Amino acid sequence: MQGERYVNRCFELKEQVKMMLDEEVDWLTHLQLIDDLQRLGVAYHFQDKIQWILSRVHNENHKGIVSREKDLYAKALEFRLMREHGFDVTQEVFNCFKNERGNFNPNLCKDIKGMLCLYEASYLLIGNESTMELAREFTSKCLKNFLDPEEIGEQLLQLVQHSLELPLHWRMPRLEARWFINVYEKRADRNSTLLEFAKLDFNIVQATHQDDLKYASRWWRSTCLAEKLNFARDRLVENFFWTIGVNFDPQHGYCRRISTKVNALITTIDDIYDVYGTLDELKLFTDAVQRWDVEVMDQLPDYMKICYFALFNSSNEMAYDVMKEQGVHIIPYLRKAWADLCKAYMQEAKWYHSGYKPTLQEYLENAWISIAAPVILVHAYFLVTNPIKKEALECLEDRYHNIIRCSAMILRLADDLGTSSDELKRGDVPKSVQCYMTEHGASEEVAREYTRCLIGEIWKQMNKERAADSPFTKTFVKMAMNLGRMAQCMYQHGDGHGHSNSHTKNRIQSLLFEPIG
Ligand SMILES: CC1(C)[C@@H]2CC[C@@]1(C)[C@@H](OP(=O)([O-])OP(=O)([O-])[O-])C2
Ligand SMILES: [Mg+2]
Ligand SMILES: [Mg+2]
Ligand SMILES: [Mg+2]
Ligand SMILES: [Mg+2]
Ligand SMILES: [Mg+2]
Repeated sequence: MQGERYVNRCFELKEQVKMMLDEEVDWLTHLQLIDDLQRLGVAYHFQDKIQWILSRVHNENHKGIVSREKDLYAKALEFRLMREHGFDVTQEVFNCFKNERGNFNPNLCKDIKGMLCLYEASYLLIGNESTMELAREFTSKCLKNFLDPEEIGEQLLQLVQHSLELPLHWRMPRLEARWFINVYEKRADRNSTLLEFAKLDFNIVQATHQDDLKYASRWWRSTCLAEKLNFARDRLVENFFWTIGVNFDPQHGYCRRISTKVNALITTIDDIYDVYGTLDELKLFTDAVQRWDVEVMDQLPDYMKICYFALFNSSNEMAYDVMKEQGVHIIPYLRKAWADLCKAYMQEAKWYHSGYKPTLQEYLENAWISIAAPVILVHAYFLVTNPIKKEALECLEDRYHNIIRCSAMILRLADDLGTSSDELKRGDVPKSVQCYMTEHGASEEVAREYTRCLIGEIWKQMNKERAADSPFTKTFVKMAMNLGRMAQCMYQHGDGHGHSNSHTKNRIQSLLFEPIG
């Protein structure tokens, strides 16, 4: 009864929020409401209406956002929301805030709200946009000078510190929602209907996530892989947590359940190559995955047999579901993804055992595959897409689409920043940080700073890929970007997956097990 009462109340509140979106208000008020809905984690209920409002604002202001000439906050908010939703808007809209030397007017620094909004907008840049680069530099410097609550107030200071730690565009959406609900609750201009709706929806969605986790946990226990391969990481909850970062939408529970299986298998197989298998055994496993045939299991050592069988069965089961639903045969795509992954693992194992130190370029050309993002995203595509499009399948046939490569590179670089110190101590192939150090004779800190800058560069390419035409659905493209965000979340404070540090534990606790009061 309790659950039903909550669901009914949530439905009532959703209707009231829908009416708020239907009100005829000033376009800036509409954009602020859309931004609040997104940050509160409830925008997924109103996607079509949000798109319609933004397209109307965009058409009215298509002359380069001419209205509100000098309102930096309004222009930066519109710029960010338009880019987030795929509308064309140029960096030139900010020219009116620059002086004759082409720099942003220093007196803008006093407008902290506008500065913060421009800072967030600057992370939507798509490649060589000098004004957006300048904006990021200018606003970062300015905001760091105003970290005094006396001057800007506690609430704005909290928002500024949060953004300087990690910009909104790079944050894991579900975690951002949990944090922002608390911030919104303290806002003087908060809308009580919206606040109640956000809290109730968060708790209802959390309950669906718990069902997904129960399903995945039951599967993981039934495989007995944790016992039989006890050298491998046993991280079912963390493997599930990754799927919340990629897509928390309650309608995609099936995707989270199967993606958790995929993550658990990747984690186990990664440890077979990184921690346990001899080179000869790894060669056998690599060939067996390439052959994709239960008959080849006889050649494998026992510990590999059970893992290979689990991989084979769960992949075929997923492919069966897609065949049943859509009549599409996806085994060739799953098999290719797993075979590419194991080949990349094999390359790393050969480098490690021979003591060869690859250049950074050589390493990354292999490591964006070995981080398993293509496996994760190829599965995710089939788990959320119906109908599956022929053009998309062609993208998965020989080389992977750039949006997958960008997501994979961000995951790889963030993972190396978080895990390579322990991996090197335990014995593993040199990772991006170490490759840079060897190649350039650089210190670890310089190499880490370079790696962080590289993540920023890849985000520009990813923003560009997202804006370009693609054979994939918006949902899938968002998931590819979210995988990069989830990586930066998981490794923000070290190895959140391998060691499940207190940050990860607290985040999992707040997202999966603690309802909002
Ligand atoms: C889900 C993953 C991102 C994928 C499997 C477990 C991970 C957390 C990571 O594990 P790691 O050992 O750091 O990978 P690698 O560095 O050996 O490629 C690779
Ligand atoms: Mg274990
Ligand atoms: Mg590893
Ligand atoms: Mg590895
Ligand atoms: Mg390895
Ligand atoms: Mg690693």
